[in-house]
Amino acid sequence: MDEELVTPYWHLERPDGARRTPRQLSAITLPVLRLIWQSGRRPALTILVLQLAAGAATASGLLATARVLDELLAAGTAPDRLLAAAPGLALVAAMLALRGAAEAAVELARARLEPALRRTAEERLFAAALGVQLTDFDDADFYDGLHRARDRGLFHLDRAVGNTIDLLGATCGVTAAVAGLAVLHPLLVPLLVVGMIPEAWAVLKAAQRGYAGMRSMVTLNRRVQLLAELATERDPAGELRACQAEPYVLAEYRQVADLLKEKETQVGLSMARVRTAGRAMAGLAMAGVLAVLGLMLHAGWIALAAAGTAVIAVRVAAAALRQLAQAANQLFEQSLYVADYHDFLADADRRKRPSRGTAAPRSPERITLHGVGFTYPGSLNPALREIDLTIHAGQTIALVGENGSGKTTLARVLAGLYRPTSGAVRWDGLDTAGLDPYTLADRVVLVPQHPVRWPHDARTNVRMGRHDRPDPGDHALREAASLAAADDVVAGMPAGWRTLLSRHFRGGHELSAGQWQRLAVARGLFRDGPLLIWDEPTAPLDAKAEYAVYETLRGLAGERTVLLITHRLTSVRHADRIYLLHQGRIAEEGTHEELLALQGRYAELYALQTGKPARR
Ligand SMILES: Nc1ncnc2c1ncn2[C@@H]1O[C@H](COP(=O)(O)OP(=O)(O)OP(=O)(O)O)[C@@H](O)[C@H]1O
Repeated sequence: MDEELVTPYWHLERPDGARRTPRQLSAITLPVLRLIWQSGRRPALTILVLQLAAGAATASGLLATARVLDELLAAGTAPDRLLAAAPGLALVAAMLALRGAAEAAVELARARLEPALRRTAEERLFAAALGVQLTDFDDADFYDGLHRARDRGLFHLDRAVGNTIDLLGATCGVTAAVAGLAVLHPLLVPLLVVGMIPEAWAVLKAAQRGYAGMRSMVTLNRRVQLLAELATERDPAGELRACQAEPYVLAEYRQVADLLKEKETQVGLSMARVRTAGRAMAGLAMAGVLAVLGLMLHAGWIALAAAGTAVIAVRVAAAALRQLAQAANQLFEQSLYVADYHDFLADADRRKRPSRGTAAPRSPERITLHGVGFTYPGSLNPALREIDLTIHAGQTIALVGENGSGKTTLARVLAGLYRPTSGAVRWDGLDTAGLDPYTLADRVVLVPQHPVRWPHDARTNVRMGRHDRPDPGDHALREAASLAAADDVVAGMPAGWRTLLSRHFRGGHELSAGQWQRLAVARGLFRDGPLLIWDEPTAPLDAKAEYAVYETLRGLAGERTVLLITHRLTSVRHADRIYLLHQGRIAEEGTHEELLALQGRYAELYALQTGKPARR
């Protein structure tokens, strides 16, 4: 186990083995700034102007302070000096007020900008994920990238925005202090820069250590996340208890969490040491700056008032620098995740489904597969090999075969969800590779083996089959429900069609597996289309519901082309043609009677299921 945690099989390193290194601050902030700009130009511009105004107020305030000190330290009586300093004092107060107001206004603009940015970033991610091909979800690298972008990229992007704004504000603050010092005496600027070096060194060093530590903990964090899902999600909760696996999960958590705790402590301590050293050196540097100031004063290079203001300016600069350091530090830490987000968008863009091509025939007369093969991404063995078959409009075709023989894969290839990796699928002679995938999908109804349980009401669950289908009075909805024996299910729900079907929300209602399946069948019937693909539609149904579904399917014979996948061979007796798949190939084909007469695998499976000897 320990070894597995060091190099576990599920640790998805980048395939090329490339490791990220901390990026330049500009490389981190520029994409974030671009996103800020695209999410809300007005609040972005407002923030920029306000930060500049706050910086200008700081610089002006410093110069006004120098004037005040000058007047206060001049010869004359105290009331006279105070009177002379009054306009300067008023200016200092005004600049302080202006800076405060600008900072408060930045907060307001941020309150507008941050939700807008979150929305933009999320929409881009969702649109990118929805725009790729189905096979991309079978590609471990893509899937991992998507989850990193969704779970951590978005989260850290949100924080990176706040830090980028803080960084901008702090940069304006430091620049203002430096500008103020340059006006007071040009020599003060290099003095301040030298004084800042220890703090800057500590920031970079701590960020590097934090970054390296974070990288080494990615695997452990991922493992904890998986365990958290096992321990807290509803789906595994039942089986976990039935298997009495609670102690196993906790023991595994402790093992991983102890390692993580150790590593986190090591990294935290190492960063704290660097920061402490940085702070100590910064204190010494500050003492050095003050000493040099004293010497300059002693040598008469600088007036007392200017020296006093320089001390204030150095303190202002140090405070701004600390803020800058903190923001930069966090940005370095967030850079990996923000880069993950942007990398995912770029990857998804490359994988985008083409949206052009010839429109698919509205109702294909003939679907043919020529030497079709399909291999899942990253898989060594093809799931389908050399498949040749022809389906004519109105036929009912059945796919049968053992688990893993390739039935679902073939159904997905036929539905246009997977592109064959060899051979071709043709609709009325047109290669589907050249057809517009959206019009192709429009002609297909797919009731999958594990239908989606939409966390919506029952009506939406059925209407989702074709959400934009006009259905005044819900006539088609009710008809589909009745044909799928789902009307009984709806009648038994507390709020009928309006019942929310999700226990994740208060007032939500849960259905049994068979009840969900009936809704899924109704969804397929509501969708309607010339090619119906049913992948094990009746597996969780009771005998009555199964009978109703098969009656409905028989009723559709002739009007629609039906492809039926099932393990219940008694249900496929009426099919026009049956294909038995074995290890991705068509092993036998024919009508029920022809296949029984063949005395091969089909006949054997049929005999096993019916308990009758394999004879005609
Ligand atoms: N997403 C995937 N990635 C990689 N390999 C897959 C994936 N899905 C299925 N396979 C492999 O492809 C082969 C065919 O699987 P498929 O799901 O098509 O079989 P099936 O006949 O529908 O099985 P079942 O009767 O159990 O539903 C199997 O060997 C399986 O391991």
